[in-house]
Amino acid sequence: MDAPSLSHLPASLDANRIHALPAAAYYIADFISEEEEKAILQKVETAPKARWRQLTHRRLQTWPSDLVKDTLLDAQPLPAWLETPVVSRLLSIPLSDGDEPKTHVFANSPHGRPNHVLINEYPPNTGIMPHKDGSAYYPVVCTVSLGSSLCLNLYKSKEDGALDPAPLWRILQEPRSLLITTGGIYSDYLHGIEPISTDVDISERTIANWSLLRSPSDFQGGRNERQIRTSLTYRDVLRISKLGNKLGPLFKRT
Ligand SMILES: O=C(O)CCC(=O)C(=O)O
Ligand SMILES: [Fe+2]
Repeated sequence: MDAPSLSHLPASLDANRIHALPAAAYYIADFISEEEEKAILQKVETAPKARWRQLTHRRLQTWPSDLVKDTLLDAQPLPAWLETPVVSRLLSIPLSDGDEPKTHVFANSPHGRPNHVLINEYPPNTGIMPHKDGSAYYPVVCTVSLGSSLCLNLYKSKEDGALDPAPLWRILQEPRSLLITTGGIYSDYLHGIEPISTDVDISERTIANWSLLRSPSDFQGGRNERQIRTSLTYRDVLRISKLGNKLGPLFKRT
């Protein structure tokens, strides 16, 4: 099942760097295949109902469990369908071509790999307020997009701390793509998704990752009509507590 999409993987992340952004962000349009996308969506949709947390407009799942005080309470592994193909493939891409020994994007994180996945579902007209991801995680965020395209915006706070409402950059995320943001983008900027049904004014001039898109011709009218977009956000939670295992079944989620 790995073979078809592997041929689209770049030789290194550096080859797919989004140069319009500060160090460093990467975009791989065809990170997973259509079959893999379908299989993951099927698992998301058939997860036990109790897995979903319903917010006002958006719903989400956390795997293997919620964080408590920025800590992962039990160090259960991710389920197989979130581990393969995404994590294995992610760790197989070297950061730079010439590096010996080869290092991947989580090589210096505490656990050497992502241990937590947040699944967000965005029907048209839903988004996520501009925010920073905070100190619970190692500053590498890997987002796999499923189902539909939308724009992620990056914002800067003004001198007085208020949010500058005009995004500094827009990243277009196509279904089956992988977006990796690290470093300064994680710590110095906010990210958010506008609660709209159509992304407009899409062009080479306004989209930071334009040259890395799979199908820029899909957006020739400058518009993207959204459908349901589901995202998988992979991160390494810095703190893991063994306590969760000792507390017994009450705190366990199935
Ligand atoms: O869905 C996305 O692409 C962004 C999600 C996000 O920012 C988050 O979960 O912290
Ligand atoms: Fe976030």
